[in-house]
Amino acid sequence: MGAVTVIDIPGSKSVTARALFLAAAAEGTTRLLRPLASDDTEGFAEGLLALGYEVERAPGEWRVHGRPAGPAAAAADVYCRDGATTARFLPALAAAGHGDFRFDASAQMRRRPLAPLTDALRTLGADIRHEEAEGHHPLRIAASGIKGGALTLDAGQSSQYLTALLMLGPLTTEGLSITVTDLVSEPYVEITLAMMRSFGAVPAREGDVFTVPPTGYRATTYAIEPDASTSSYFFAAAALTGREVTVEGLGTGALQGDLAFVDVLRRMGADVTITADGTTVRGTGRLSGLTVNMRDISDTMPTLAALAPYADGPVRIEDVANTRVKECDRLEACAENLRRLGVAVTTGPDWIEIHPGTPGPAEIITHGDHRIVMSFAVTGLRTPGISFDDPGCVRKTFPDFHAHWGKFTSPA
Ligand SMILES: O=C(O)C1=C[C@@H](OP(=O)(O)O)[C@@H](O)[C@H](O)C1
Ligand SMILES: C=C(OP(=O)(O)O)C(=O)O
Repeated sequence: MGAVTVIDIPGSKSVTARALFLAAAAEGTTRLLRPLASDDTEGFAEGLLALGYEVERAPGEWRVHGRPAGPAAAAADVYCRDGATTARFLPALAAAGHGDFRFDASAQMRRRPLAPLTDALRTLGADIRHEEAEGHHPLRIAASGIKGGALTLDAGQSSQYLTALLMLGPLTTEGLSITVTDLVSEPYVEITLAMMRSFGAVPAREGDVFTVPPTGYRATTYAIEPDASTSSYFFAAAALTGREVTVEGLGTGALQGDLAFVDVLRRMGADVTITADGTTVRGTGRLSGLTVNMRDISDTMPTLAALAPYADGPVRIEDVANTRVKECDRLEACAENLRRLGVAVTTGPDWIEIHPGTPGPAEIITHGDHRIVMSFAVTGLRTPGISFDDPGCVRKTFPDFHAHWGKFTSPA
């Protein structure tokens, strides 16, 4: 194959979720252009509606009428579905307001941790009660505003705890100072800081200390860039098949750290060009094994794991312990499925090593994880007979994935 393809990737989940939070908290009406419409982000928007915010959703443009004083509802029951951005960011927004708010989530999301965030909110004076397991959904907040102050946070399991607290900072009466003792997925925090600035806040970072003055937020018009994690499947496909794939609108000015996945593909042998307008990956026929630390970009760990059997040497992915507390235990899910395909794999507490092999047909056990489906779709480009026990779980971030993938993979 030598075809050149320009892919229209839907908007970033992470940017859409943050934009919804910031717009809801801002003075004025915000226009969000090209938001992601998927289960996670629709769930976030519906969480805001449940809290009494006004959100209008038309294709390609969402409008949010901000309420600096917090939720309009005096009481609300918010269902966060599978989305950790919803389940971790919205309680922080609600805590800054006044009312009785209950949050719950799917069985998958109920299993995922939350304690460092709810403990931090309690340190700031929030009245939070976990209804079942401590540090997990469901939970209740009797909100009466947040004064602010200093706290210490361990974000070694999830950067989303820090993002939630940073976005809360401008809504407090005295501001926040957060000292971080550990941090994963650090580029996501950079997205948060950049977007807070776009909405008029002035967060600052000095080493491990983040300070956020109580400025509030201002509404704006915000264009959402294409999702870099979603793009990884198409970039990996290019590297594997020798095609050339361009994602427009995801270039040198992109906010998302996951775009660095193309650097991994470059190290493996692909040609990569990043310009101000977009990113292009071209497969060269070479796919080398490598050892790579994916702590900063671990949503793309399954993409690499699913591509890895076709490399000419072992692929070892390190420092990805927190992929065990995502939609499923992704380290084990990748290992399990690669073994089902007949590929040799070993794992440790925070690493996975995949050996070159010839995958055979198998049903992939998705564990309801969208990234397991989209990643092993890449493996399926060379291996016929790969199917999924729950192909529909892609709805979390890319409901039309299968239609797009079908068009992308069928010869023009
Ligand atoms: O803040 C965000 O939007 C996200 C942060 C990352 O989570 P962790 O910080 O839990 O690794 C990432 O995996 C997730 O898909 C989205
Ligand atoms: C981990 C993910 O999602 P979240 O943590 O936002 O639920 C993901 O999209 O891969």
